[in-house]
Amino acid sequence: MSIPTRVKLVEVGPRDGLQNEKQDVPAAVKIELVHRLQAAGLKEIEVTSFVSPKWVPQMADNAEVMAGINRLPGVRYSVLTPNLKGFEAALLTKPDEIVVFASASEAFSQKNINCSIAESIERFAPVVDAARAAGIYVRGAMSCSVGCPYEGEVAPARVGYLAGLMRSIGVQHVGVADTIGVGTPLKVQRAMEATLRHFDLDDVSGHFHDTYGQALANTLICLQMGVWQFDASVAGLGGCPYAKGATGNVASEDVVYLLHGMGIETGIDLDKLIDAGQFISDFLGRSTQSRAGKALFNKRPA
Ligand SMILES: CC(C)(COP(=O)([O-])OP(=O)([O-])OC[C@H]1O[C@@H](n2cnc3c(N)ncnc32)[C@H](O)[C@@H]1OP(=O)([O-])[O-])[C@@H](O)C(=O)NCCC(=O)NCCSC(=O)C[C@@](C)(O)CC(=O)[O-]
Repeated sequence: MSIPTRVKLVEVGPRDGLQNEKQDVPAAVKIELVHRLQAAGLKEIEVTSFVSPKWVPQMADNAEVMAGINRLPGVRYSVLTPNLKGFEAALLTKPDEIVVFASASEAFSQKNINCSIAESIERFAPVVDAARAAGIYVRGAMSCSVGCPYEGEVAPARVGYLAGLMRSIGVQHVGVADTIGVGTPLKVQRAMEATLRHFDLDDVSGHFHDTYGQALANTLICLQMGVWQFDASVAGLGGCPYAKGATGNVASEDVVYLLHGMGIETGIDLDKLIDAGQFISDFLGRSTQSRAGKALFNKRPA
Protein backbone atom coordinates (compact mmCIF):
# COMPACT_ATOMS: atom_id res chain seq x y z
CA MET A 1 0.00 0.00 0.00
CA SER A 2 1.47 3.37 -0.94
CA ILE A 3 1.31 6.43 1.29
CA PRO A 4 -1.45 8.83 0.17
CA THR A 5 -0.42 11.99 -1.65
CA ARG A 6 -3.26 13.99 -0.17
CA VAL A 7 -4.85 13.87 3.28
CA LYS A 8 -8.11 15.28 4.57
CA LEU A 9 -8.04 16.59 8.12
CA VAL A 10 -11.26 16.93 10.05
CA GLU A 11 -10.78 19.68 12.60
CA VAL A 12 -12.49 18.63 15.83
CA GLY A 13 -11.18 21.40 18.11
CA PRO A 14 -14.41 23.37 18.44
CA ARG A 15 -16.26 20.22 19.56
CA ASP A 16 -13.89 17.63 21.00
CA GLY A 17 -11.51 20.36 22.09
CA LEU A 18 -13.90 22.67 23.85
CA GLN A 19 -16.30 20.08 25.32
CA ASN A 20 -13.86 19.46 28.13
CA GLU A 21 -12.97 23.02 29.14
CA LYS A 22 -13.67 23.99 32.73
CA GLN A 23 -14.00 27.66 31.92
CA ASP A 24 -16.89 29.11 30.00
CA VAL A 25 -16.15 29.64 26.31
CA PRO A 26 -18.71 32.05 24.84
CA ALA A 27 -20.40 31.17 21.56
CA ALA A 28 -18.73 34.20 19.92
CA VAL A 29 -15.27 32.76 20.67
CA LYS A 30 -16.26 29.35 19.27
CA ILE A 31 -17.60 31.03 16.13
CA GLU A 32 -14.42 33.06 15.71
CA LEU A 33 -12.38 29.87 16.10
CA VAL A 34 -14.39 28.18 13.33
CA HIS A 35 -13.88 31.25 11.12
CA ARG A 36 -10.13 31.15 11.68
CA LEU A 37 -9.99 27.42 10.99
CA GLN A 38 -11.84 27.71 7.71
CA ALA A 39 -9.63 30.66 6.74
CA ALA A 40 -6.65 28.34 7.32
CA GLY A 41 -8.06 25.97 4.71
CA LEU A 42 -9.79 23.33 6.81
CA LYS A 43 -12.53 21.79 4.67
CA GLU A 44 -14.31 19.90 7.39
CA ILE A 45 -14.97 21.19 10.87
CA GLU A 46 -16.72 19.37 13.69
CA VAL A 47 -18.47 22.33 15.22
CA THR A 48 -20.47 21.16 18.22
CA SER A 49 -22.62 18.39 19.65
CA PHE A 50 -26.34 18.10 20.26
CA VAL A 51 -26.02 16.14 23.47
CA SER A 52 -27.75 16.62 26.80
CA PRO A 53 -26.64 19.93 28.37
CA LYS A 54 -26.84 18.16 31.74
CA TRP A 55 -24.11 15.78 30.57
CA VAL A 56 -21.96 18.25 28.64
CA PRO A 57 -22.91 21.86 29.49
CA GLN A 58 -20.04 23.20 27.36
CA MET A 59 -21.99 22.33 24.20
CA ALA A 60 -25.33 23.82 25.32
CA ASP A 61 -24.88 26.74 22.90
CA ASN A 62 -24.85 24.34 19.92
CA ALA A 63 -27.62 26.02 17.90
CA GLU A 64 -26.23 29.52 18.55
CA VAL A 65 -22.78 28.48 17.35
CA MET A 66 -24.11 26.78 14.22
CA ALA A 67 -26.25 29.83 13.42
CA GLY A 68 -23.36 32.26 13.91
CA ILE A 69 -20.96 30.71 11.40
CA ASN A 70 -20.47 32.42 8.04
CA ARG A 71 -20.32 29.27 6.01
CA LEU A 72 -17.86 29.00 3.18
CA PRO A 73 -18.63 27.01 0.06
CA GLY A 74 -16.69 23.75 0.00
CA VAL A 75 -16.45 23.53 3.79
CA ARG A 76 -18.43 20.83 5.58
CA TYR A 77 -19.78 21.43 9.07
CA SER A 78 -20.51 18.39 11.22
CA VAL A 79 -22.12 17.86 14.62
CA LEU A 80 -22.49 14.98 17.07
CA THR A 81 -25.96 13.55 17.63
CA PRO A 82 -26.43 10.80 20.25
CA ASN A 83 -30.15 10.22 19.69
CA LEU A 84 -33.23 11.40 17.76
CA LYS A 85 -33.78 14.33 20.09
CA GLY A 86 -30.29 15.57 19.32
CA PHE A 87 -30.70 14.87 15.62
CA GLU A 88 -33.96 16.81 15.40
CA ALA A 89 -32.38 19.82 17.09
CA ALA A 90 -29.30 19.51 14.88
CA LEU A 91 -31.36 19.27 11.69
CA LEU A 92 -32.72 22.79 12.26
CA THR A 93 -29.14 24.09 12.08
CA LYS A 94 -28.44 22.42 8.71
CA PRO A 95 -25.29 20.37 9.34
CA ASP A 96 -23.56 18.75 6.36
CA GLU A 97 -22.76 15.69 8.38
CA ILE A 98 -23.73 14.10 11.65
CA VAL A 99 -21.67 11.85 13.85
CA VAL A 100 -23.11 9.03 15.92
CA PHE A 101 -20.72 7.84 18.59
CA ALA A 102 -20.46 4.40 20.09
CA SER A 103 -17.80 2.60 22.07
CA ALA A 104 -15.92 -0.63 21.52
CA SER A 105 -15.97 -1.10 25.30
CA GLU A 106 -19.18 -1.69 27.27
CA ALA A 107 -18.08 0.26 30.34
CA PHE A 108 -17.26 3.39 28.38
CA SER A 109 -20.55 3.15 26.52
CA GLN A 110 -22.38 3.20 29.85
CA LYS A 111 -20.34 6.10 31.23
CA ASN A 112 -20.46 8.22 28.09
CA ILE A 113 -23.96 7.70 26.75
CA ASN A 114 -25.67 5.80 29.55
CA CYS A 115 -26.50 2.65 27.60
CA SER A 116 -24.97 -0.59 26.34
CA ILE A 117 -23.31 -0.90 22.94
CA ALA A 118 -26.34 -2.82 21.62
CA GLU A 119 -28.74 -0.18 22.95
CA SER A 120 -26.65 2.58 21.40
CA ILE A 121 -26.89 0.92 18.00
CA GLU A 122 -30.66 0.59 18.40
CA ARG A 123 -30.80 4.28 19.29
CA PHE A 124 -28.62 5.31 16.33
CA ALA A 125 -30.52 3.29 13.70
CA PRO A 126 -33.45 5.74 13.37
CA VAL A 127 -31.01 8.67 13.55
CA VAL A 128 -29.02 7.25 10.64
CA ASP A 129 -32.23 6.57 8.65
CA ALA A 130 -33.51 10.10 9.27
CA ALA A 131 -30.17 11.69 8.38
CA ARG A 132 -29.77 9.75 5.18
CA ALA A 133 -33.38 10.48 4.19
CA ALA A 134 -32.53 14.18 4.65
CA GLY A 135 -29.39 13.78 2.50
CA ILE A 136 -27.03 14.21 5.43
CA TYR A 137 -23.83 12.16 5.47
CA VAL A 138 -23.36 9.95 8.55
CA ARG A 139 -20.07 9.29 10.25
CA GLY A 140 -19.62 6.98 13.20
CA ALA A 141 -17.04 7.44 15.92
CA MET A 142 -15.79 4.26 17.59
CA SER A 143 -14.43 5.25 20.99
CA CYS A 144 -11.99 3.13 22.98
CA SER A 145 -10.84 1.27 19.88
CA VAL A 146 -7.51 0.50 21.53
CA GLY A 147 -8.01 0.97 25.25
CA CYS A 148 -10.70 1.90 27.74
CA PRO A 149 -10.28 3.93 30.95
CA TYR A 150 -12.49 1.41 32.79
CA GLU A 151 -11.77 -1.95 31.09
CA GLY A 152 -8.15 -1.61 29.97
CA GLU A 153 -7.02 -3.08 26.67
CA VAL A 154 -9.67 -3.53 23.99
CA ALA A 155 -9.28 -6.42 21.54
CA PRO A 156 -9.38 -5.69 17.79
CA ALA A 157 -12.26 -8.21 17.47
CA ARG A 158 -14.43 -5.85 19.52
CA VAL A 159 -13.60 -2.99 17.20
CA GLY A 160 -14.47 -5.19 14.23
CA TYR A 161 -17.74 -6.17 15.91
CA LEU A 162 -18.67 -2.52 16.45
CA ALA A 163 -17.67 -1.58 12.90
CA GLY A 164 -19.96 -4.37 11.63
CA LEU A 165 -22.84 -3.01 13.72
CA MET A 166 -22.21 0.52 12.43
CA ARG A 167 -22.21 -0.79 8.87
CA SER A 168 -25.43 -2.76 9.44
CA ILE A 169 -27.39 0.39 10.34
CA GLY A 170 -26.12 2.41 7.37
CA VAL A 171 -23.30 4.48 8.88
CA GLN A 172 -21.21 5.63 5.90
CA HIS A 173 -17.80 6.22 7.47
CA VAL A 174 -16.18 5.23 10.73
CA GLY A 175 -13.41 6.75 12.78
CA VAL A 176 -11.14 4.51 14.81
CA ALA A 177 -10.75 6.52 18.01
CA ASP A 178 -8.05 6.07 20.61
CA THR A 179 -10.04 8.02 23.17
CA ILE A 180 -7.46 7.88 25.93
CA GLY A 181 -4.34 7.96 23.79
CA VAL A 182 -2.87 4.65 24.96
CA GLY A 183 -2.42 3.14 21.51
CA THR A 184 0.90 2.29 19.93
CA PRO A 185 1.28 1.72 16.19
CA LEU A 186 0.79 -2.07 16.05
CA LYS A 187 -2.30 -1.93 18.24
CA VAL A 188 -3.74 0.86 16.14
CA GLN A 189 -2.93 -1.07 12.97
CA ARG A 190 -4.85 -4.09 14.30
CA ALA A 191 -7.86 -1.96 15.23
CA MET A 192 -7.77 -0.37 11.79
CA GLU A 193 -7.47 -3.77 10.07
CA ALA A 194 -10.48 -5.04 12.01
CA THR A 195 -12.42 -1.97 10.84
CA LEU A 196 -11.33 -2.41 7.23
CA ARG A 197 -13.09 -5.80 7.16
CA HIS A 198 -16.34 -3.81 7.21
CA PHE A 199 -15.51 -0.44 5.60
CA ASP A 200 -13.50 0.56 2.53
CA LEU A 201 -10.25 2.45 2.92
CA ASP A 202 -11.99 5.60 1.65
CA ASP A 203 -14.53 5.36 4.46
CA VAL A 204 -12.30 5.16 7.53
CA SER A 205 -10.34 7.68 9.52
CA GLY A 206 -8.08 7.85 12.55
CA HIS A 207 -8.81 9.88 15.69
CA PHE A 208 -5.90 9.83 18.09
CA HIS A 209 -5.54 11.44 21.46
CA ASP A 210 -1.96 12.12 22.45
CA THR A 211 -1.81 11.21 26.14
CA TYR A 212 1.30 9.04 25.75
CA GLY A 213 2.82 11.02 22.86
CA GLN A 214 2.01 8.25 20.36
CA ALA A 215 -0.51 10.02 18.15
CA LEU A 216 1.87 10.99 15.33
CA ALA A 217 3.36 7.48 15.25
CA ASN A 218 -0.18 6.12 15.10
CA THR A 219 -1.00 8.53 12.29
CA LEU A 220 2.09 7.41 10.39
CA ILE A 221 1.24 3.73 10.56
CA CYS A 222 -2.25 4.49 9.29
CA LEU A 223 -0.76 6.51 6.41
CA GLN A 224 1.36 3.46 5.59
CA MET A 225 -1.88 1.47 5.41
CA GLY A 226 -3.24 4.02 2.94
CA VAL A 227 -5.60 5.78 5.36
CA TRP A 228 -5.98 9.38 4.21
CA GLN A 229 -8.50 10.90 6.65
CA PHE A 230 -7.72 11.94 10.20
CA ASP A 231 -9.30 13.99 12.96
CA ALA A 232 -7.13 16.49 14.78
CA SER A 233 -7.63 19.38 17.15
CA VAL A 234 -6.04 22.80 16.85
CA ALA A 235 -3.58 23.57 19.67
CA GLY A 236 -4.09 19.98 20.86
CA LEU A 237 -7.26 20.96 22.65
CA GLY A 238 -9.52 18.32 23.99
CA GLY A 239 -10.35 15.28 25.96
CA CYS A 240 -13.56 13.57 26.83
CA PRO A 241 -15.36 14.43 30.08
CA TYR A 242 -15.98 10.68 30.55
CA ALA A 243 -12.35 9.62 29.96
CA LYS A 244 -10.49 10.96 32.98
CA GLY A 245 -6.78 11.60 32.55
CA ALA A 246 -6.89 11.55 28.77
CA THR A 247 -5.30 14.57 27.13
CA GLY A 248 -6.35 16.32 23.97
CA ASN A 249 -6.38 15.11 20.43
CA VAL A 250 -3.23 15.21 18.42
CA ALA A 251 -2.64 18.86 17.52
CA SER A 252 -3.70 19.74 13.98
CA GLU A 253 -0.55 21.85 13.55
CA ASP A 254 1.66 18.84 14.38
CA VAL A 255 -0.17 16.60 11.92
CA VAL A 256 0.06 19.24 9.18
CA TYR A 257 3.78 19.68 9.89
CA LEU A 258 4.27 15.90 9.58
CA LEU A 259 2.24 15.66 6.39
CA HIS A 260 3.80 18.65 4.65
CA GLY A 261 7.23 17.39 5.65
CA MET A 262 6.40 14.11 3.88
CA GLY A 263 5.25 15.99 0.78
CA ILE A 264 1.59 15.14 1.43
CA GLU A 265 -0.90 17.84 0.45
CA THR A 266 -3.53 19.04 2.90
CA GLY A 267 -4.69 22.36 1.43
CA ILE A 268 -4.01 23.89 4.85
CA ASP A 269 -1.99 27.04 5.48
CA LEU A 270 0.09 26.08 8.52
CA ASP A 271 0.79 29.71 9.50
CA LYS A 272 -2.89 30.54 9.61
CA LEU A 273 -3.61 27.33 11.50
CA ILE A 274 -0.98 28.31 14.09
CA ASP A 275 -2.72 31.69 14.41
CA ALA A 276 -6.03 29.93 15.05
CA GLY A 277 -4.33 27.80 17.72
CA GLN A 278 -2.78 30.89 19.26
CA PHE A 279 -6.15 32.65 19.29
CA ILE A 280 -7.90 29.91 21.27
CA SER A 281 -4.88 29.28 23.54
CA ASP A 282 -4.73 33.00 24.40
CA PHE A 283 -8.43 32.96 25.19
CA LEU A 284 -7.99 29.92 27.45
CA GLY A 285 -4.97 31.57 29.09
CA ARG A 286 -2.45 28.84 28.41
CA SER A 287 0.15 27.99 25.83
CA THR A 288 -0.63 25.80 22.87
CA GLN A 289 -0.15 22.05 23.23
CA SER A 290 1.14 21.88 19.66
CA ARG A 291 4.90 21.29 19.52
CA ALA A 292 5.15 22.46 15.90
CA GLY A 293 2.84 25.40 16.64
CA LYS A 294 5.01 26.53 19.55
CA ALA A 295 8.31 26.09 17.67
CA LEU A 296 7.17 27.89 14.53
CA PHE A 297 5.48 30.68 16.47
CA ASN A 298 8.66 31.31 18.47
CA LYS A 299 10.69 31.51 15.24
CA ARG A 300 8.56 34.34 13.91
CA PRO A 301 10.21 37.76 13.84
CA ALA A 302 9.19 39.83 16.89
C1 LIG B 1 -26.98 10.20 25.30
C2 LIG B 1 -27.54 10.91 26.52
C3 LIG B 1 -28.47 12.03 26.10
C4 LIG B 1 -28.30 9.90 27.32
O1 LIG B 1 -28.59 10.44 28.61
P1 LIG B 1 -29.82 9.92 29.47
O2 LIG B 1 -29.81 10.68 30.76
O3 LIG B 1 -29.75 8.44 29.52
O4 LIG B 1 -31.00 10.35 28.49
P2 LIG B 1 -32.53 10.43 28.64
O5 LIG B 1 -33.10 10.06 27.31
O6 LIG B 1 -33.01 9.66 29.86
O7 LIG B 1 -32.78 11.97 28.89
C5 LIG B 1 -32.36 12.63 30.07
C6 LIG B 1 -32.56 14.12 29.91
O8 LIG B 1 -31.70 14.61 28.86
C7 LIG B 1 -32.47 15.20 27.80
N1 LIG B 1 -31.83 14.84 26.54
C8 LIG B 1 -31.68 13.61 26.02
N2 LIG B 1 -31.04 13.68 24.87
C9 LIG B 1 -30.80 14.97 24.63
C10 LIG B 1 -30.17 15.67 23.57
N3 LIG B 1 -29.66 15.02 22.50
N4 LIG B 1 -30.09 17.00 23.63
C11 LIG B 1 -30.60 17.67 24.69
N5 LIG B 1 -31.20 17.07 25.73
C12 LIG B 1 -31.30 15.72 25.69
C13 LIG B 1 -33.85 14.60 27.97
O9 LIG B 1 -34.82 15.41 27.37
C14 LIG B 1 -33.97 14.51 29.46
O10 LIG B 1 -34.21 15.82 29.97
P3 LIG B 1 -35.09 16.06 31.30
O11 LIG B 1 -36.42 15.42 31.01
O12 LIG B 1 -34.33 15.36 32.41
O13 LIG B 1 -35.12 17.54 31.43
C15 LIG B 1 -26.39 11.50 27.41
O14 LIG B 1 -25.67 10.41 27.94
C16 LIG B 1 -25.45 12.39 26.65
O15 LIG B 1 -25.83 13.46 26.22
N6 LIG B 1 -24.19 11.95 26.51
C17 LIG B 1 -23.23 12.69 25.72
C18 LIG B 1 -21.86 12.53 26.29
C19 LIG B 1 -20.87 13.26 25.41
O16 LIG B 1 -21.19 14.21 24.70
N7 LIG B 1 -19.61 12.80 25.46
C20 LIG B 1 -18.58 13.40 24.68
C21 LIG B 1 -18.71 13.13 23.21
S1 LIG B 1 -18.09 11.53 22.72
C22 LIG B 1 -16.43 11.80 22.55
O17 LIG B 1 -15.92 12.83 22.89
C23 LIG B 1 -15.62 10.72 21.91
C24 LIG B 1 -15.22 11.06 20.47
C25 LIG B 1 -16.43 11.15 19.54
O18 LIG B 1 -14.55 12.32 20.39
C26 LIG B 1 -14.29 9.99 19.92
C27 LIG B 1 -13.25 9.51 20.94
O19 LIG B 1 -12.20 10.16 21.14
O20 LIG B 1 -13.55 8.49 21.56
